[in-house]
Amino acid sequence: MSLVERAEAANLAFNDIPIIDLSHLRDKTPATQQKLAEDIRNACINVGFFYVQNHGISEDDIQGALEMAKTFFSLPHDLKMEIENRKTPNFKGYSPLLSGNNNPYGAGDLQEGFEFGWEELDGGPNNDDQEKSGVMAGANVWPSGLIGFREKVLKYYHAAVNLGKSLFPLFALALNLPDDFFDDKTKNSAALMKLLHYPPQTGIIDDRVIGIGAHTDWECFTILWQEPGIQALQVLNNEKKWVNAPPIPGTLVVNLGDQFARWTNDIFKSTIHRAINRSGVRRYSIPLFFGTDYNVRLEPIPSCTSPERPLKYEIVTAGDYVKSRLQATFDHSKVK
Ligand SMILES: O=C(O)CCC(=O)C(=O)O
Ligand SMILES: [Fe+2]
Repeated sequence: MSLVERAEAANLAFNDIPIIDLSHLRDKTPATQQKLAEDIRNACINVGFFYVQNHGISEDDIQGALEMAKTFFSLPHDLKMEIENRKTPNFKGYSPLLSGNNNPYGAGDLQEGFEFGWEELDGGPNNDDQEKSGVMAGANVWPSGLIGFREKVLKYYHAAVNLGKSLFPLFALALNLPDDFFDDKTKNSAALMKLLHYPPQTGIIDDRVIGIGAHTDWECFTILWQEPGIQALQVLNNEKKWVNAPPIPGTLVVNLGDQFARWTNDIFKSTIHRAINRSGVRRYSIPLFFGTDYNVRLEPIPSCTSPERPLKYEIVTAGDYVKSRLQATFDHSKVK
């Protein structure tokens, strides 16, 4: 069956999010890779979200980053504001509560965040290619005086980036492409991580204020760690039903973003999701947004278009697309 036929036959009224076992991720036997690619293809065409288990990232690395996220967000407001993302040209740093608004009909996202991108662990600043590679490239900003913060956060970052890099060949196989299809498009791959803190929502609840308003992600895919034991993330199916995506111990969530929807002419789904923390306790999550290089044009793969399925999107570069979405979310036009 062709990709277009598979998309036409898709059942988008999902009620569950599939779990994919990555134990054999590094086993390059063609049959093993094809089986994994098939699982991923089904999840991408029908849901746009899946969990991965046995992903190989150590719990210590995750806990290290989580501990530092908790320490950072408990700093006094003024200290966090010293590295506010509006002060940097590339949106890195701290975003205070309600400063972002992912859903234009909402009144702000009830979350605070800390965003950073590629940086070697052992000291070197961002390399030149990264500097050139687009709106979100350029130096990270780090909070001063937080011992171990940069190291622990970057340790998890690099583990998650390695996982993300190993998924690109599977996405390519899932699209019936050679497994190295994305290699030359992800040389300075945009890989942005965000530590997120969602305070509990108490008092009178305004429905226009939730943790993060309904949105799609902008890059190719996101690898999301969410705090165990707290239900917050929800995914919208095509019957307009919000399906819970609860944290499942030992797993990470992978969801597709708009770049993959554009590459695939919507055959891979960039599914709308949101997070609401009405659990009564603080919630932390850590997404890593994984894109192609910013100069890459988001042109649909030929097998994803047909006379019955014409091109759905205007062709833009990955960088221009992400920049436009960032500006809409954080409204930097107002920033001097
Ligand atoms: O915190 C979550 O569970 C979701 C976060 C998210 O969707 C995002 O940052 O794009
Ligand atoms: Fe998201």
